[in-house]
Amino acid sequence: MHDRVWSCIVSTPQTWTVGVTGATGYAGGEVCRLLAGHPQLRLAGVHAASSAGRRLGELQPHLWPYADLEVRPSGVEDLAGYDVVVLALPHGESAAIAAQLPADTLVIDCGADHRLDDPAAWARWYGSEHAGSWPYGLPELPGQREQLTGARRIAVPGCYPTSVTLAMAPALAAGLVENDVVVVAASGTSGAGKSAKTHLLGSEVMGSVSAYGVGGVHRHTPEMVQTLSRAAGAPVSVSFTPTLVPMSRGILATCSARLAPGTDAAAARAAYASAYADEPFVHLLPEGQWPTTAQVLGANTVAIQVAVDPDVGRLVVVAAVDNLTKGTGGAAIQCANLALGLPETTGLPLVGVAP
Ligand SMILES: NC(=O)C1=CN([C@@H]2O[C@H](COP(=O)(O)OP(=O)(O)OC[C@H]3O[C@@H](n4cnc5c(N)ncnc54)[C@H](OP(=O)(O)O)[C@@H]3O)[C@@H](O)[C@H]2O)C=CC1
Ligand SMILES: CC(=O)N[C@@H](CCC(=O)OP(=O)(O)O)C(=O)O
Repeated sequence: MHDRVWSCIVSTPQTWTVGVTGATGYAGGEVCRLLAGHPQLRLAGVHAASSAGRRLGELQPHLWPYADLEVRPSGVEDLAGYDVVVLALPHGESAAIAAQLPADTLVIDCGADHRLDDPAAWARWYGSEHAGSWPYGLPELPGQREQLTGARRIAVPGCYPTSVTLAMAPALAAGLVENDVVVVAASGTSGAGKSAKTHLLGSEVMGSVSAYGVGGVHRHTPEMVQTLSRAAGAPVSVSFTPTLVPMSRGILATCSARLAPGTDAAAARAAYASAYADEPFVHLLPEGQWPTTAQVLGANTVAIQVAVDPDVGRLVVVAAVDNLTKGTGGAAIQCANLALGLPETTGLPLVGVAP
């Protein structure tokens, strides 16, 4: 009998129940997709707002293992009882719900509500009262993994800030560039969410690339300023221009900054190789290869390449992420793994589906 009990204890890994609210949307749907392959996190309930009462299979047909789950409302009483709650809601909707969940529930917010440290920055960019900041869910930032281990509240980064921070943090931390970063990033349309928007109609998007949020007005700018200033240990300014491209998933961020005196290509490459040597989800590509969004599709990875342009004295870094995977849903699972003491890569795809 003792043997049987013991073998049960050693062979049955612990599991945690997860409730996902916003499961009918793109980010929440990606969390559910990844949970389907996770050995220790079990999707136990799905929640939303206007979709409540319907079956998940009607709204997210690709999530067939969960097709029969009924979508439930997102009140605090509906979300009680899970070990982990993932909030994948429009920004401004998470904070009130999160504030009422038990302190020992692991709450992971894919929205923006708890990302910014500075209440004034929040008020300026989001126009509402700051709900307070939570540990920022980008474990690859120096010192951040320790903050996430065992945490019970985690703010998942925005999709653009993930790509840009991972692209520029090593150069800024090593003092290879001046603290003034220029970014032009291309995003697929899923970054804008599932609800229909005029500028996302097929006829508007197909066969055309367009800029938007030009002139320092995109709300991801303060988030990039926060992460990159932290990496540099000094204020960093960011000029950010997002563009919309006719594809569903993916972000390709092209970032550049003026070289600090003495920085050459070898020093730049060495800094990135050293920064990411032990990072399972960051792939510094072999010299001569450039990131594509296809190679990270569906994977919780970022592909990075770095070059020095000696004629203009600038460092150029290109990074590709899948906005729904490493850009949100995968990052949410990566953070949950850390918070729960699981190996960080558990249940997460490391290989994309290119072409
Ligand atoms: N799309 C992306 O690439 C990324 C998204 N994020 C963040 O993830 C969050 C969700 O984005 P995304 O999935 O794109 O958006 P979607 O529009 O695709 O989905 C929104 C979801 O939230 C639900 N919802 C809306 N209002 C409420 C409410 N008041 N209470 C409960 N549920 C509500 C919707 O349910 P219903 O079906 O009932 O309307 C739907 O499930 C946002 O904060 C976004 O910023 C972060 C990084 C990347
Ligand atoms: C293409 C597109 O519209 N992208 C969105 C990205 C928003 C996002 O997903 O980020 P949050 O998590 O901060 O909402 C945008 O530019 O607003």
